[in-house]
Amino acid sequence: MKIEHAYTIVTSPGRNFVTLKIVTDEGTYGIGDATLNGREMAVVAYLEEHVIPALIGRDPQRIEDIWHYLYRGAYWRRGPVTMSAIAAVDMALWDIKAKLAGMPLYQLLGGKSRDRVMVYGHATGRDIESCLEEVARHVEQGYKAVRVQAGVPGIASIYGVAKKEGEPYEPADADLPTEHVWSTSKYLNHVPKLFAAVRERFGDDLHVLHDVHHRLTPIEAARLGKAVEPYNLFWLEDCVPAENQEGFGLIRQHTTTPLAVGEVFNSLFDAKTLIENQWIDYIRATLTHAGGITHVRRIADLAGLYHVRTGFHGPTDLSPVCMGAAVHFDTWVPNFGIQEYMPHTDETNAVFPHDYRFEAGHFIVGETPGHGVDIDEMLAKQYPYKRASLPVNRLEDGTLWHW
Ligand SMILES: O=C(O)[C@H](O)[C@@H](O)[C@H](O)[C@H](O)CO
Ligand SMILES: [Mg+2]
Repeated sequence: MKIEHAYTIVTSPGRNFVTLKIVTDEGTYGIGDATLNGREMAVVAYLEEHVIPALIGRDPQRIEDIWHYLYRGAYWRRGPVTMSAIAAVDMALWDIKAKLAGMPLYQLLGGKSRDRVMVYGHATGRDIESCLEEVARHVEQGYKAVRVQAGVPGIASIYGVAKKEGEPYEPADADLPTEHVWSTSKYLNHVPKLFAAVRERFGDDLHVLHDVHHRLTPIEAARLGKAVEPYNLFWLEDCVPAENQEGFGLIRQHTTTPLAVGEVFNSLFDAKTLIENQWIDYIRATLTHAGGITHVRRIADLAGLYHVRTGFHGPTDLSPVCMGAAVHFDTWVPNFGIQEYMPHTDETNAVFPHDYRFEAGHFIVGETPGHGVDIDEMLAKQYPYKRASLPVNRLEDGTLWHW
């Protein structure tokens, strides 16, 4: 069996997605998600120019060999563009292998470790009250876990809060980056009040999460972790930029609030020190940005040695292809923690028909051979690409800060 052809499909049903389709000479095909929010066309160029030509004629069943051909063979290893391209190939090849085996992907990975996969939704609001209404809506929908992000008085636009009430939050909101203004002190003074209000209204059993989105220094993160300890968060996410993994050691000395990190990681080496020192509790690197199933499986196995659980990134800027493959992975992986779930729009779901389903706060994996997601290429053509950039962030004095 050989790879006969492969191509990228760029479609934008409300936001940009990049899908790689690999077709074998026997007609079986697989698809992978190659979406890198705000850098989509960089991954398309990498795939079209440097990856796809080298795939033609190869045996699609040799997933491990192809993975190393694209990783070690790249010479210029790692990085989000390279690893998203490799991930898309890997996801498509696992899709093919599972189809050839006539089984859903989770069976190929080792079978079910659980019957359902707990997810967390996003409750956001411009102020605490409107945020609590969103939390209530999620609880009514059956969510057992909710991420809570609210506006901060004195900060005009903040991460995680939709521009208009009730609209889904989409960060890539302009052709070129919009500029946000940030105040750590206003944020740190306000956020504990948000969680006090959540616990007051919803009690102790609801799993509550929060995303700091890389904006604090380690000592500020330690202060925040301590301040929210009474509210027993499920996790505090991305509290500091994680290039300097050692920074998390300082946070850990001061707080028992569980820490999650890694949605911007693209290889095991981004997380190795964090995991081996048990400086984090959840690793967020997901299939599309961290080299696919072949590599993320290794990250999860290392994490499992150190009591670290998975908590895959799952925003609307990863396509249902990534979500579908992630639900299979989540169903199998022994050290599963939680799965992020921002529901895609109806338009997106029509382009990417899939068999995973949401039920009472959990995902239920499908039984279709493969990862259970397809792409309607005719429909995809109706949504042309339109550049969209993630914002940048400045402090009140103009300093370019972390977004
Ligand atoms: O926790 C999350 O879901 C993430 O932080 C997202 O909101 C990112 O900002 C987005 O995926 C960037 O494209
Ligand atoms: Mg995040």
